[in-house]
Amino acid sequence: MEPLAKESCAACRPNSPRVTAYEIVNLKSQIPDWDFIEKNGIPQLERTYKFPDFKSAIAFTNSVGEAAETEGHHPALLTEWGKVTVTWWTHAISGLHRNDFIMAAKTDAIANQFPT
Ligand SMILES: C[C@H](O)[C@H](O)[C@H]1CNC2=NC(N)=NC(=O)C2=N1
Repeated sequence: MEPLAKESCAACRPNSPRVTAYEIVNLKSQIPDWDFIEKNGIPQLERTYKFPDFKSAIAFTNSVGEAAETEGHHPALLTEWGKVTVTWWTHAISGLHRNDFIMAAKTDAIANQFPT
């Protein structure tokens, strides 16, 4: 199967499917370092990446932003000195879509290009 990070996001509409519990088991195995969280009743994927300084943290943030613009799917990003917290969910369905797992995998691939 094609790795998640190489997939592209599908256009998302309010009737787009949420991932099923069955799909989540397989998808999660490809993004083992992400946490499932819930904010305001909305399930989300979240991971905090560590960096040696602010400069690399903001550069990583901008790279994730560029990937988001390319795919038309956008994260919440919190940039701090030495760390960036990335949160993915699908606004259109107030939940998790396959797109969120694709973007989490892409975010991991971007992080691999930065010093830790
Ligand atoms: C019209 C536009 O593509 C939509 O509003 C997109 C933009 N980026 C998005 N990003 C995320 N994370 N969820 C969405 O539902 C979403 N919708």
